[in-house]
Amino acid sequence: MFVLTDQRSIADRFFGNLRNPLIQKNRPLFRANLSKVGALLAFEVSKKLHYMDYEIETTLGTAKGYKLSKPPVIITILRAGLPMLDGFMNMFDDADMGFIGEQRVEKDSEEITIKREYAALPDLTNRDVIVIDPMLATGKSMVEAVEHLSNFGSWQSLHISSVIAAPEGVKYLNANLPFAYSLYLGTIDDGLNDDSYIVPGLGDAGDLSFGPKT
Ligand SMILES: O=P(O)(O)OC[C@H]1O[C@H](OP(=O)(O)OP(=O)(O)O)[C@H](O)[C@@H]1O
Ligand SMILES: O=c1cc[nH]c(=O)[nH]1
Repeated sequence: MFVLTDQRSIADRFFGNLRNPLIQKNRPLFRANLSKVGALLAFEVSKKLHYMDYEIETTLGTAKGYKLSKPPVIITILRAGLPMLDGFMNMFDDADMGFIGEQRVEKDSEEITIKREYAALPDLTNRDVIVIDPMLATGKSMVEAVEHLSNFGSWQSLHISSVIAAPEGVKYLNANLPFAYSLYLGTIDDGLNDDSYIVPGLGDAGDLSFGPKT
């Protein structure tokens, strides 16, 4: 498991901005910070993909270059995944994309359940698949999404990335995903509150990015 904030870096500034309720009021800035952390996580995922070498003829000679053997497929969990996708797309600019809408159904004093509302997915056979969602809280949205993806072909490798994770979510993936995967997290917080929100977290990433929904 890779955790971006295990090492001090400029990423800490983006987390400070993401969590600050005053800065959160600036919606474009909130989305921009999710995008920046997304780009840094994409860079980490890129280190685990396969590359082939090739020759580049410069005006002065021949340089050895490396390129991805094949572009990955990025699957975004809607809706909060979209600003994070912006950062991933900036890095993997020739990736194929898939989208899956997972809605947490939050009822008082009941466990969270997940309702899938939308999916537009490519064939995943032999592909390097990266699933992104900024918040890994209970982990149920991610597990539901990956289970659905498994109907779309046998992938070559599976990478899961979130900006903020709860330890409960990480454990839930471990216990419930019957596939090999690697995990790339921005940071791991203390845990979940009674409403299954990440603490200290940042609040509702979807609402902060796009406004409240009914
Ligand atoms: O790990 P979990 O407990 O499943 O929670 C994480 C999910 O919650 C949020 O989505 P939400 O259902 O609020 O929808 P939204 O993105 O449309 O706001 C977030 O974007 C994740 O998809
Ligand atoms: O803390 C949380 C949990 C789920 N979804 C969010 O946006 N935030």
